[in-house]
Amino acid sequence: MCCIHYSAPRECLSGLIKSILLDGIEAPCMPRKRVVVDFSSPNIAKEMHVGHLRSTIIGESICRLLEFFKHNVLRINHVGDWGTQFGMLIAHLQDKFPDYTSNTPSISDLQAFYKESKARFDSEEDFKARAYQCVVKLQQGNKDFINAWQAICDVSRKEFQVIYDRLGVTLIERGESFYQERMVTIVEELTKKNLLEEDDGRKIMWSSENPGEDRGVPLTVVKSDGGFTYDTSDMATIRQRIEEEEADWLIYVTDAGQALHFQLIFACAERMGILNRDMIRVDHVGFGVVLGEDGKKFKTRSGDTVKLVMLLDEGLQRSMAKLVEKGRHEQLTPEELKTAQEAVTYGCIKYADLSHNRVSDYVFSFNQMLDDKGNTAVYLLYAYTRIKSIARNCAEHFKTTRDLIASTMITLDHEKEWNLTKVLLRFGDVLIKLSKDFLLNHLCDYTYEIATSFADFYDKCYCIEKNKAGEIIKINHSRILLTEATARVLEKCFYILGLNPVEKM
Ligand SMILES: NC(=[NH2+])NCCC[C@H](N)C(=O)O
Repeated sequence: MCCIHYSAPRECLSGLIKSILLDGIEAPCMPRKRVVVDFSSPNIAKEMHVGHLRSTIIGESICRLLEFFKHNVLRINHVGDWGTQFGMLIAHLQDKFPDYTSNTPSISDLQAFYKESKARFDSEEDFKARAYQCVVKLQQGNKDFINAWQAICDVSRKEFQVIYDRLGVTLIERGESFYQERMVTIVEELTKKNLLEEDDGRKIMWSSENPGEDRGVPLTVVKSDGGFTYDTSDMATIRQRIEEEEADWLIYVTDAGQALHFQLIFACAERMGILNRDMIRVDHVGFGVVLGEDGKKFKTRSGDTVKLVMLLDEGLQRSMAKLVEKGRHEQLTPEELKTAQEAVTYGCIKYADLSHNRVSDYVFSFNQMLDDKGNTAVYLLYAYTRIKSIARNCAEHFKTTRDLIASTMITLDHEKEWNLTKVLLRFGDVLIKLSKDFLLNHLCDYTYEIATSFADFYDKCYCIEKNKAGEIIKINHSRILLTEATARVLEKCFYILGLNPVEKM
């Protein structure tokens, strides 16, 4: 279904529906690009919070979309694994787990460990001094300190991986530490090009040349203690991704609060001559804050940040309760029930996020996302199972083999058949728009429109006629094929949105 158009005459459209079934669905043709997508990117030893969850969900969908367009995508997890906080973490590790080189430290709660070391850093002078020495030794690449740092990163890494596995997200970890050498080079070159200015011991860079005009805020490239910053590492990511990864498209998925940071980074990278926006596309894909049902920043009752694992567990419990309420546990096998539970939980969390305009803040509400009416993942998952059950019902009478597809004339005489077809064939246009603005809520709306148009169609158009005994007496082959094509388009939408379709629920 490459490059189709839905304004074609009806006969043509029925041919296009057939081609969905015979050739599968492909994205519209587009020049192939090498894209680096930087998403998720939590910070080691700090909590991975709902903001990172948003970045993870949105980033994964963007990658799936771009891969569907056959772009060559590199998925990067730019974890915060470098910086002065590691000094105090290492110093604390040395005290609490002196045998860390031979035994993996059993830090069950890294956030608590972080808090402890921070408290010591703020109150014990000796400790503070030692923490500073640890940073220096770490940055010099001292083996012992690198080992300690690795041990700490490993604890976080395992925690992050649990979340990624549960959500079906894949990415490659390449944290800030990876850029250490490259940051040194960036600073050397900026110095050579005379682009750095001294400011109170810091080295800063402005994004525009003209000192006369209002230049906004500058980047801090080197701190007064000689250390690098978040700005320095992002200048290095731009260059590394363009020069070493040969990317021609860079995407950064973070909260909207970092929009200015990326504007400055892109402008400074152009000024430095490592980025040419006529050749390379750069996007900062920003998103709003996650709010609780009380409209305030999403927190637990006690005011702590919500642990993601606990959030996912709560989702599992609640969706199981819903399934049981509907009596599904009596109809499904234990495996089917578990598959449904996971599809509902993770599907709902992702869909609730994606179906809101990403730029706005959004209210996290299990009640709303687990509702089976309206534009929710549950509604869509049920719609899909219904469609699949139609095919299952007549499986003995009618097999959708290639021969049958080829020999069946798909008639689109009924208004509802026609309407559904037009919706299905809009898929390519929806994707093209998405590749420009990454507003995945439009894909959600579109998916919902497929489900509702299908419900309208199914309501008015018999696919199967049964006699009083419940035996099938007549099958409308054309409509079954249209049903099957609907399932295929829905599956693609689900895939991009990260929903796992289930046959029974
Ligand atoms: N290249 C980047 N700056 N990627 C995003 C990093 C996000 C950062 N670690 C945070 O928690 O906000």
